[in-house]
Amino acid sequence: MNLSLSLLHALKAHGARELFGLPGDFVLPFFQQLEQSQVLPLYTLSHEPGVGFAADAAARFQGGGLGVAVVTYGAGALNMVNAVASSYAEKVPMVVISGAPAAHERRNGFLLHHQTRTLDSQLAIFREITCDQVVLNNAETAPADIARVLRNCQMQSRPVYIELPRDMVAVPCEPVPRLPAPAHDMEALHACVQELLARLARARNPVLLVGIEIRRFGVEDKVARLAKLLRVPVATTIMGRGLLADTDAPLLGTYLGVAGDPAITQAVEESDALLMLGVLVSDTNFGVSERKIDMRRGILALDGQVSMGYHVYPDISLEALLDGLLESAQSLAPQAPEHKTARYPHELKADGERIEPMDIARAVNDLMARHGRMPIVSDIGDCFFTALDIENTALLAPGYYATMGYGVPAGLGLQASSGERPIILVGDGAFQMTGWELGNCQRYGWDPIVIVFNNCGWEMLRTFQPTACYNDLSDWHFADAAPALGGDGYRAETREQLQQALQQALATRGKFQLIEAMLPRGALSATLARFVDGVRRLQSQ
Ligand SMILES: Cc1ncc(Cc2c([C@H](C)O)sc(CCOP(=O)(O)OP(=O)(O)O)c2C)c(N)n1
Ligand SMILES: [Mg+2]
Repeated sequence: MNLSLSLLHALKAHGARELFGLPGDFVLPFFQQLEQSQVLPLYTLSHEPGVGFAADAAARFQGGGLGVAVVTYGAGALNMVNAVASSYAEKVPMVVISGAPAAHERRNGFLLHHQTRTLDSQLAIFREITCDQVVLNNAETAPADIARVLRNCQMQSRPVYIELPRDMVAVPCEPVPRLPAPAHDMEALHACVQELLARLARARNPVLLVGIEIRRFGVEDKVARLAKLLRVPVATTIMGRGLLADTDAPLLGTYLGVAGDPAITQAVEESDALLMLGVLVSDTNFGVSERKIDMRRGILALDGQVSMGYHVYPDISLEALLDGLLESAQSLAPQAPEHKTARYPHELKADGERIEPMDIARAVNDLMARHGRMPIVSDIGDCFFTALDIENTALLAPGYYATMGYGVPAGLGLQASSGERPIILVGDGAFQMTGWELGNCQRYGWDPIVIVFNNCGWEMLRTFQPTACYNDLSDWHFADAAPALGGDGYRAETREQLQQALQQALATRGKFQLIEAMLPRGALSATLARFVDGVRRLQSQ
């Protein structure tokens, strides 16, 4: 077996289902191995940010899987830094594989093409946005190095970086072993579980708040079982929107502080034992809290440790904690909390009125009510806040790192990896960045339904700078461009046209469907408007 095959089989054994990539001369030998070996399917996209976002989405959607992005050295890998930084921030297990110069090229005395300051600058840059790195320049140590890096990728649920010199791809190499997860200190785990349950039992209103790690580590079902066993209400963070959608957990809905349902805000912020599982303590999750949440009174299981009060229990994985709690937990209430199913807007009035963001939420909710839930992939902009008014279904969005450009390539990554047809929500500004990746659908038969929120502007920025003219964009007529890229385009000026376009798009398979929903300048979703008011109010205090 050669080094490439050892690496590819290891990726597959660790949960990778496919590779996303964009070749270049430093990685061509590896691409040749990929194509010849067929160990994993390879999908190429048109720009490295899209490659990174697609790999991110494949990893996110498959809770517990791995996303893999394969790029060339320098211009390729450095072009993907923002996407990898987003995966790091949002705890996504992605493997970055970059081609690199061969050993003899490093010694020939020339400055090499694609090189920046030094030949090791790229490795230094990726050290900042990955949890482990390896340069595969030694076939003897490669199996153990790859095993370590892939285990860290999964254990920490963060990206890792593998640099592959082009003269190493065909070197004989042993298979990569599968390292076991580190053993737990069972006494410490028992003490942690007992203290945690005692805190919940003493509390008047314990509440469970769940975040992204419960999807990353594939433990949503265990969380749902725990919530039912304990009989405590559950809310998700804004980043955790869509979690538990396929379970019967007593879900209150999404906690949005001043911008959300007051009953959920009150339950979370007044809880005297807030159990936070896999929750990032970020400004997007807690920045608009009505009342400041005293994290010391809470219990936080995140990043492989559990903290409560002034106690920290290190080296306790989320799954080990849940297994321990499920073994010992008793119900904390005489009966299950009322499973207040959150109400989402439905019944779009399909008339000649102009479209507002909430109309898009209604139209999508009506479509899912009739035809079943579909995964939603959202970019950043008001489309993300509108997504919060869509039924609780799988939602992929960089809600914390908040990079634009995610929506379209991530939707392609989701469909490539899972075969499911996504609905992609994207603003006109973000579509200008990576929307053109839709041109790759025809090669692979992908057929997402894309709704472009076309308000001809950077509307979210206008909420911060209402008088600025630089937020005004021109009308790009995206729907007209769709056929040239191999899809169908619909320009919807009214609510009736929006409904008709969605029905037609749903009925058409085998090519992407782009619905350009024309929104008036200044039209904001109610959720974004409440967020902006909340932030302003909190900042004025
Ligand atoms: C890659 C990138 N560049 C810039 C930004 C800043 C930014 C926003 C966030 C605040 O950082 S929201 C926004 C405008 C988005 O415009 P559009 O996609 O049309 O959506 P909408 O009109 O609904 O706002 C920008 C430029 C960003 N988040 N990501
Ligand atoms: Mg816009």
